[in-house]
Amino acid sequence: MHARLRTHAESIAFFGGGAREKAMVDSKFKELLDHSMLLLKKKWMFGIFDEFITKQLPHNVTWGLSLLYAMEHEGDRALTSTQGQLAHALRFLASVVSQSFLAFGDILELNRKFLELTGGINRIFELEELLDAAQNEAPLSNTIAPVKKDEVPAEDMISFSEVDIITPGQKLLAARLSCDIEQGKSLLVTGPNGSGKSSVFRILHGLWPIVSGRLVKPSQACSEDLGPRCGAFYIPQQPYTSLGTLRDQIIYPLSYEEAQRRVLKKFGQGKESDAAHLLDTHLRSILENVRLTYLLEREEGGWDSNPNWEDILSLGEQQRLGMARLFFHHPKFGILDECTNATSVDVEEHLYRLANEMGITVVTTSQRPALIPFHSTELRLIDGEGKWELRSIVH
Ligand SMILES: Nc1ncnc2c1ncn2[C@@H]1O[C@H](COP(=O)(O)OP(=O)(O)OP(=O)(O)O)[C@@H](O)[C@H]1O
Repeated sequence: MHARLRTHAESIAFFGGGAREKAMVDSKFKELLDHSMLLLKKKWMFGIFDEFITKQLPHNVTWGLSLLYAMEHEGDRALTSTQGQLAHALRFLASVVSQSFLAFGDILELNRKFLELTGGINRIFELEELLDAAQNEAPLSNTIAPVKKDEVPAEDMISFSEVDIITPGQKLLAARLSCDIEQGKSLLVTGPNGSGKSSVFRILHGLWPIVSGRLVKPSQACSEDLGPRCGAFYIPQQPYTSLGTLRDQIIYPLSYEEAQRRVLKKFGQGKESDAAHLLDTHLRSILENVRLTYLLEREEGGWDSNPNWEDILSLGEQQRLGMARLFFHHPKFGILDECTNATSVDVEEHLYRLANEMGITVVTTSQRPALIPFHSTELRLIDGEGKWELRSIVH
């Protein structure tokens, strides 16, 4: 799970899935803790049993045998005393030898246990340090991030005003970028590979800091408390399927309960007991829209099927699932980073037409000319060294 999070860190950040991933990690951690407790209890029981078998039983058996031997030869006192002495000597020797071996084994075991303990303590210290650092740096928020002075919240527009797009390695990709995206006027971002198209989105999402200029953008939090539509929803270049059911894939980063509340709000006055049914009906219509309904029949368990989606879905299917997420969250702005480039052209056009019909203004990076008609303006990053140009798309 840890390796998975590291691999998909940027995609998760784009989806705003931090809180959801934290909840999943917490629940897995609790499972692990419960399992460890069970293991400890079993080990403890086994320890008692082992102690009895290896330490107490040999003594008792030796004692028992010696006693039986002594009782059998009760009549012959002279012989019994001789043999009793012999038995006593043997038992003593056996006891000394077995005790010596056990003690030696204990010393070796002690060293191994000590090494294990040291390693464990070190890791706990490292974990504590990292947790402290993470908590001090930035709260993993399912709350709304505080507004920075160069980032201004707005409901219905995105606006870059003289923003430098600079990588963490201090490479200037676009100098003093100025560009307004109003609702209903979609933007296509184009340019050669490495020119900085995704980086514009990283700055827009706040993954990279704004060094200069001013950025106006809508809220990107996807909490169900903020109403049925969020301001902006990002779909990264790298598709990301979370751990969980088919339903979880579409409602990500919301949890099942949050999604139910969202759907109740969206469709008005439903009873709480209807929420699950309402949600599944809504999700089915979305799945139909992205042409993935066959997954419900194909995967055993339907909505509750829980395979490793990354392994069983093709890239195009994962991308269509990403678009299903967009349609479920129904944002005002959909920020789409080449997230349909593995789907066929007709499906891609269908998805963009749907987004248009739903009133989602898209900001897209794409190399496909077929998508040009779905946009009003083109931002071209010319050389990845600072130059850019803006042009209107004439339909
Ligand atoms: N975390 C990072 N640190 C430093 N440089 C980075 C980082 N991420 C990307 N870059 C660099 O920034 C430049 C722009 O990258 P970006 O991903 O925005 O390109 P792009 O135009 O989206 O490319 P493509 O068309 O291949 O998707 C590239 O030269 C890339 O190597």
